[in-house]
Amino acid sequence: MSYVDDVYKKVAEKNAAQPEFLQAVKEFLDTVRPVIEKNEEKYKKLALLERLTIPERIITFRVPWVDDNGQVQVNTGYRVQFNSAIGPYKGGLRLHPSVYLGIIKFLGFEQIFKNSLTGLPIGGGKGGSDFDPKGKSDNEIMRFCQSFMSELYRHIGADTDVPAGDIGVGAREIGFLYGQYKKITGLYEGVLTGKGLTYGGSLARTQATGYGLLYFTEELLKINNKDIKGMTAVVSGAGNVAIYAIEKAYELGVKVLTCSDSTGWVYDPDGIDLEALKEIKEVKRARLTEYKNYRPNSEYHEGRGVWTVKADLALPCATQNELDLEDAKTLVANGVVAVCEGANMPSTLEATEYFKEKGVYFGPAKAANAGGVATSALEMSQNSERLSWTFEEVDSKLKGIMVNIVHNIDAAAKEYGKDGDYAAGANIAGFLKVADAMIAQGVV
Ligand SMILES: NC(=O)C1=CN([C@@H]2O[C@H](COP(=O)(O)OP(=O)(O)OC[C@H]3O[C@@H](n4cnc5c(N)ncnc54)[C@H](O)[C@@H]3O)[C@@H](O)[C@H]2O)C=CC1
Ligand SMILES: O=C(O)CCC(=O)C(=O)O
Repeated sequence: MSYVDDVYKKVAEKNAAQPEFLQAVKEFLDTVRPVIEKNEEKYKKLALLERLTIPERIITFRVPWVDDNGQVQVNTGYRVQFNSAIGPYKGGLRLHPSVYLGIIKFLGFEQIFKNSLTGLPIGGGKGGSDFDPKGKSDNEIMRFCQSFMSELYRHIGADTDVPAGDIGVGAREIGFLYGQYKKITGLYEGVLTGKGLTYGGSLARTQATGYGLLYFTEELLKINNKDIKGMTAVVSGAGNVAIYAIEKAYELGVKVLTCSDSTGWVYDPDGIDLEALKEIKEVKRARLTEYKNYRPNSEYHEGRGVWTVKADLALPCATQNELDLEDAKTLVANGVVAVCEGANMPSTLEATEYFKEKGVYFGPAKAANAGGVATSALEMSQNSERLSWTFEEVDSKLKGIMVNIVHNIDAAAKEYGKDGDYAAGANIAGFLKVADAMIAQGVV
């Protein structure tokens, strides 16, 4: 059995109850196979893949908090510090009832290579809790965040581990978490990113993941001699990533036809009304059922279905495994040109394979959505030098990073005989830098 297969077998045995983690590891190992095979003896002797697939540290903790009725509630908190070979652990916190260790491990594993692709000095980590923010009051959110940070604070720091937002964690939650960290430690430091602009946040971080996704998509099309201007897009999700992907799509001349949340989806033949969407989701924190009140011509459907709408571009921006083989077949039958992932691992392995087979340009999450964490690293730089850069400065750095990622993953794919396989290119380019750093640092 080859080294890669042997490692996967062991990982699968040890993590049988964590399907999302196994999916991420399988996708990674299958695509870096040519690199490993070139140096198999060396990597095997160093147990490099074994080390890479086991987190450096997993922290699990109790999060008790009191709800508005005086009832004590208890959740589980996690921080997976996966790999610090190229910098302090960096990655978001997810608050969603589906969170368990396997979700945080898959996200942390992906984050290692994503962060490497940004070209910035950040290692991979991720955290979160099975707390459900839906329907909670601001005070309940605050009490939860304070309790969560009362344990997490001892494991993080501006130069060790710097969490940020993810699903269910935005500016409000980062504010509460930061306040508690400061109260306990007395430190005013860049320990979190995605902070408010009045206390150390970076301009353009809110927009960064969505904008970055579109910069990436534009460049991916460009290197394949296609112009994004005038294209149509289907987008899933209606959160931070989806909203700012839609905003940048319009700026680049793309018409966006759909968006979705966890209960339903909207089709607007005239193009999604961004101001209405922002008001519903960012201000009212309401359901997409409200969208029809703003746009009587639109359709609202329960359940899932954005991938049934014909468009040139598909941009999944909601959650993992939201686009399966059937969806991929429908998109291809409808003539989709490119699929670029704003969410983490939104396409199943079968869907990804199908896109590759059919020659659809596929931008994998760890490359396409790296703009968020890249801008978080820019926030860390600004915090270190106690300065704030202008929106234009941050945005132009973000664009440069996304354009570079496209060229680097394209080159890596070509070098290993996988021309046009950007998923392979992303894993290979991300892996090489981390592997070199791990080897240089000895057996740790
Ligand atoms: N916020 C960031 O900077 C980054 C986020 N991501 C990824 O992007 C995705 C979205 O994250 P955010 O926009 O930050 O979160 P968010 O909490 O702002 O929004 C998530 C959106 O997805 C929808 N959603 C969640 N589960 C769903 C489901 N099962 N079906 C349909 N819609 C569903 C929610 O209703 C919500 O509108 C996640 O996969 C996250 O890991 C990736 C890179 C950076
Ligand atoms: O900005 C960050 O540090 C985290 C972003 C994130 O969680 C992600 O890239 O999935």
